[in-house]
Amino acid sequence: MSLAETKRKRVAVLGGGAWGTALAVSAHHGGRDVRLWARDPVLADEINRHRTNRRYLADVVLPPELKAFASLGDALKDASLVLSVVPAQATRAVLAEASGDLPAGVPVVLCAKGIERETGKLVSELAAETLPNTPLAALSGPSFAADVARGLPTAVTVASADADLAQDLAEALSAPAFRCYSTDDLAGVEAGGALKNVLAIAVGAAAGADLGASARAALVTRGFVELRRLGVALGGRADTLMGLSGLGDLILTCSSEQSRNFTYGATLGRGGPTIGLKLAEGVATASIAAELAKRHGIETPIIDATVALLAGESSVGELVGSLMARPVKPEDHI
Ligand SMILES: NC(=O)C1=CN([C@@H]2O[C@H](COP(=O)(O)OP(=O)(O)OC[C@H]3O[C@@H](n4cnc5c(N)ncnc54)[C@H](O)[C@@H]3O)[C@@H](O)[C@H]2O)C=CC1
Ligand SMILES: O=C(CO)COP(=O)(O)O
Repeated sequence: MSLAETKRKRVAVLGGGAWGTALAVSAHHGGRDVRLWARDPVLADEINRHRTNRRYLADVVLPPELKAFASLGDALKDASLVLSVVPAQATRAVLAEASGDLPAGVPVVLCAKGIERETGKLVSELAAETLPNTPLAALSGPSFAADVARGLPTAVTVASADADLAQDLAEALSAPAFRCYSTDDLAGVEAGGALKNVLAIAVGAAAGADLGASARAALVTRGFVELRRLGVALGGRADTLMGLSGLGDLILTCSSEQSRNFTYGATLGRGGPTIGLKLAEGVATASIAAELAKRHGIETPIIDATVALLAGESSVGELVGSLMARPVKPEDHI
């Protein structure tokens, strides 16, 4: 058994949604003892008794060793590694609630993809305020929960400002079908994961409005320029944004109806109702991303158009008209 295997044996996963459940399954396959926190006791009971999570991850049979708890204290007992997997906008409150039960010095890996709407903070920034003495990391990259839970091959990045910790956590979280790379560019990894969701809504809207494959490719490419510029302004490195959590996740999320953000955009593009759709983190992140871009003096026409679409201020047709009418200029990627 390697050092990473013995050092990070007990993993607590906070969040019994699709991604929390999938990461719990993967960590189990990687040889960890996993305790999953689901705030809803009915869900915890369903996982324990029926080995299913029908609400969030239907059609996946969960391993019998995976134990779910409705109490945070029970889930965090003896944890040597914690994954925070609730939505970005709920992370501050959940970490505050967990703080009393978090064993000292145990790292928390932040797995949500978003920017806090009220403050403009990345998830690691809000977590540092809530848990000032806890080592923090983020996990992000192209990875659909259903794929990971089914054991399909997936690669992600684990980031921490402390490169040794990032490597240690990447080793601990890697599993036969789940390959984790490591980096010390925490802001870059988080910005890539948060911003691709907004762009996936835009590309989904183009698909829903039947604008054609060429329009989708143009939106992905020019959207990536916005992602990279804003990601760098938020403290990330341009090369990180070319990687799994950035370009890689943008490609995945903009090309598959498995993506909830893409589906949300496609529904808007068709003029359908979005009520009742699954969590689409880009909805909460879009306006604060546009606001941050403005503060940093960065032009983000596609993100701005997404904000206008989400607010119901303009139709897809009107927004495409404005994007196409922008002044002709050199193609500048940097
Ligand atoms: N589903 C996926 O394929 C992936 C999701 N992610 C990210 O993981 C995060 C979580 O997403 P999912 O698990 O897919 O969402 P989900 O909607 O399937 O589940 C969210 C979970 O968080 C819980 N929750 C919501 N608000 C809460 C609160 N205030 N307090 C406590 N628990 C709360 C819900 O009860 C549910 O168990 C998101 O930021 C998402 O972008 C990242 C990679 C892949
Ligand atoms: O982040 C994801 C894949 O990497 C999941 O995307 P959605 O949240 O759009 O489903």
